[in-house]
Amino acid sequence: MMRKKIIAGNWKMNMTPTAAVELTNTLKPLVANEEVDVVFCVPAIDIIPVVKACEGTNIQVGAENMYFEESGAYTGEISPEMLTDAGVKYVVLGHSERREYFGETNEDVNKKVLKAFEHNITPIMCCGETLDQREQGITMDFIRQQVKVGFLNVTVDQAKTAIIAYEPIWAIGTGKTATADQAEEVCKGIRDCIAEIYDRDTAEQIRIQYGGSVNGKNAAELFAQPDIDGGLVGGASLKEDFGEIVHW
Ligand SMILES: O=C(CO)COP(=O)(O)O
Repeated sequence: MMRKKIIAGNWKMNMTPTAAVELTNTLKPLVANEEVDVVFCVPAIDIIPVVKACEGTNIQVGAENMYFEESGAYTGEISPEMLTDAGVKYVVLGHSERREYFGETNEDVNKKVLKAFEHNITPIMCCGETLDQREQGITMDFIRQQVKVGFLNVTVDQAKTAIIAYEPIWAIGTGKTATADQAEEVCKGIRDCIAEIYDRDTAEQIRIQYGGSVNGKNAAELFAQPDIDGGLVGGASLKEDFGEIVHW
């Protein structure tokens, strides 16, 4: 099964709308590669100007979060329809920073995943263990729980189009990348988990990214692994380095 690679930048809480357009214009020529899916996941306030700046390019725009209700009295939240109306195609859900600082649970993530599918937004569902969990030998147990709860009631056809990002927490923003073997082992474990929930065909279609200190130098080795279908990139997505990653 040849899965198209998907390279997504996660800008996190960086870039004013003005800076976002400048960065997009700088990166546009550097990320032109029709052989992969290129996504910029940007802060909510940057979505509209970045979508406009990406017109006529291969870049698709994603959000970094989304609420699971349609509309109403949820001060400060962003609805799925707001995102689709603005031109969003992907949404990062359950990032470890949202789990850690904003108390998102696997159940919240599941509600968001279901709601994203309902609105034809492709979820990039994040999972990943802490250093403690890795040292205790419970990495795969923890991640299987995140994936199983995150995908509750997701249909088989929806699951085939989903993206899962494996991001070991100890590798995020630390410059400490998982080795290609470590990353492959968990991404394969996630694929096997999807095969258990659904079937082998679905597992072969779903795309699984690695995230955590990906840069222009280590991307090639990571993306050469059979179960790694691209990357979710933080720091390096804010620089010209992102162009190198897209052309690993
Ligand atoms: O959290 C990440 C992407 O979502 C990874 O961040 P870094 O690439 O900065 O380690």
